Amino acid sequence: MGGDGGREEALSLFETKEARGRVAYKLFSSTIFMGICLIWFYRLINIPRSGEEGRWAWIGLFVAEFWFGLYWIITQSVRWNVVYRYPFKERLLHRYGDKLPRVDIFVCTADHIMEPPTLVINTVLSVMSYNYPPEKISVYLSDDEGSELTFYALLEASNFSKHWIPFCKKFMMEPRSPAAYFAQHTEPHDTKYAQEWLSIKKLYESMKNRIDSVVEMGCISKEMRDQHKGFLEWNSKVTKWDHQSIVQIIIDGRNTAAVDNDGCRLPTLVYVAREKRPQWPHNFKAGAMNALIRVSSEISNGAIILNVDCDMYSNNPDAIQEALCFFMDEERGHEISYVQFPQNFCNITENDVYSNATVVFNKVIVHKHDLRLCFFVFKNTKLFMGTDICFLMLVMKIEVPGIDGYGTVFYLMIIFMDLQKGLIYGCSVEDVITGLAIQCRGWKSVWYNPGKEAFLGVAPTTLDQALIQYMRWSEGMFQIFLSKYCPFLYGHGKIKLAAQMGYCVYLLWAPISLPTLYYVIVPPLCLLRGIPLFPENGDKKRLHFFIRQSYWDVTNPNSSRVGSQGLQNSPCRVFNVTAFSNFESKTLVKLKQFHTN
Ligand SMILES: O=c1ccn([C@@H]2O[C@H](COP(=O)(O)OP(=O)(O)O[C@H]3O[C@H](CO)[C@@H](O)[C@H](O)[C@H]3O)[C@@H](O)[C@H]2O)c(=O)[nH]1
Ligand SMILES: [Mn+2]
Repeated sequence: MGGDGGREEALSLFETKEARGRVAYKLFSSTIFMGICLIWFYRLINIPRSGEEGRWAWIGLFVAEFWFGLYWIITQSVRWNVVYRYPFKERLLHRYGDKLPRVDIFVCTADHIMEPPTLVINTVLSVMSYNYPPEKISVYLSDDEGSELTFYALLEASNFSKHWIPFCKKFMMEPRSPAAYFAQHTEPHDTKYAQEWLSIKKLYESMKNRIDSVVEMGCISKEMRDQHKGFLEWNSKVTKWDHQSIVQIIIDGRNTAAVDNDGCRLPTLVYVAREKRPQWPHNFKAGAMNALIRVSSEISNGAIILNVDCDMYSNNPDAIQEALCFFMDEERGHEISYVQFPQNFCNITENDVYSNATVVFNKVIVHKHDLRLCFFVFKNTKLFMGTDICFLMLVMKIEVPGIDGYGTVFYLMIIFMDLQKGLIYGCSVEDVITGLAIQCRGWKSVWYNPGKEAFLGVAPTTLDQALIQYMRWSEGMFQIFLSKYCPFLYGHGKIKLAAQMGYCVYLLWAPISLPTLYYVIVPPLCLLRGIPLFPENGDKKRLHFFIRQSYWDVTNPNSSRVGSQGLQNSPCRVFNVTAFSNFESKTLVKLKQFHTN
């Protein structure tokens, strides 16, 4: 290799590729834009005069179409220059091998009924067994309920991890959530492997049964309590809303005696229930995350943070390495503050009736601007700390080798001054607002959607769950649009106009429901009363063509790039009233014929 050393150094740790067919897409969308203008024009010049029937329905339709068209224009900001990222983890390992930074992994849970402890520990086990030096990983479970049941489950998981981690690494098996693994794989044929496989499976199942029965009982027996001093924290006064802070280091990775069954070091594992008092706002996940940032800085102080929800297990054991390629790239790494992976789900049904798969958002929209902050890997814990600047500088220099130390510290100081509070409170989508705030401070971010999904979560499976989920998201995002964080105001002069518009694709999700409702209610009523709202075939055929084309796109803002997949899976599927509008114009013709006969 010798002579190649210099060249190897010059190679970037990640590559950015432009999507193919961009020119074709631009041409295509220009024709759609013309179509939209024609629709607007058609509506405006054909408004029935005052006194004529259908005047208000017609004006309402113009407003609805105007709004659809505007929204379509906003979505173009994220479709014109789509790019894809490709990290090179082999280069990372070759270059940084034993100098990789420490990573703190935050897992959040809040309710042992909605998020059963077995689900939580499966996520914890999956992130404990990353292909990454275990002594450099620290996993923090934030339990906002402060439940001893979850604490008990975590103790069980820590014992099981001593078998599970070496098993995963020995046989290079995936995924590393035991529940997901055993659900996907049957007993192997190889006898030696099969033996180990069966014994691990038995261990897992007996652990799961123990946890499930404790959860069912709702309390911890005296014998179990006596096994760990941590249970002393739970006295009769501890409730979900009112308790002191509880921090228990279950595995201390700093201790060289903390090893698995193969004698390899174990990752640090910490249980955290932040203090909660009824009179203090707890700020939901953002509050939990900020508490974790403080706690972790005292224990492991990793340079990188990875955050997952407790129902999102890691599906790719190399995800940390891949994310690090972005942070540690010599040329651009210093300006990247977070890497975000898409939210994918493991329980999507064939028809995905609640549109959980968000294929278009993941595959197209967010690729353009690296927008949303959801499962993120922050560069440097100290971004959010309120103390100890010197310590902060020191940590950076040691922890992120290869990146220009001086420049990095300089960046951190600025961020430190600005974002003292950490994740931003007061909004149910704290990730979006915090991501925007970080970008507006000059940082870049990366949206990375690897071929193999990096994290898999649990999507809502019933209508009420789905409605609550979408309502919370759309409400939270619209709230941002109406607040001082509106990207057009807050981001003005700080991020590009296209990026501001890109955020609004999300933030204007809720209000688009109004024209949609109008569109599904008023035209059928007009249809019944024989009021024409759409041009007929015949002399206006050309215009009709444009209108139909454009309607298709206007009413499906997410589908044009990914075709039918988009139609099926778009989170904005509610806009899909195309079939309806085409149906209506044809039916109207028939209905009119019927009337005239
Ligand atoms: O008081 C709380 C409430 C929630 N959580 C945790 O926060 C996570 C997300 O909450 P959830 O109710 O599951 O919200 P979702 O809408 O499913 O979460 C999505 O949307 C959120 C807001 O955009 C993001 O923070 C999440 O990462 C993303 O998965 C879960 O792990 C919860 O346990 C807490 O820690 N404390
Ligand atoms: Mn969730």
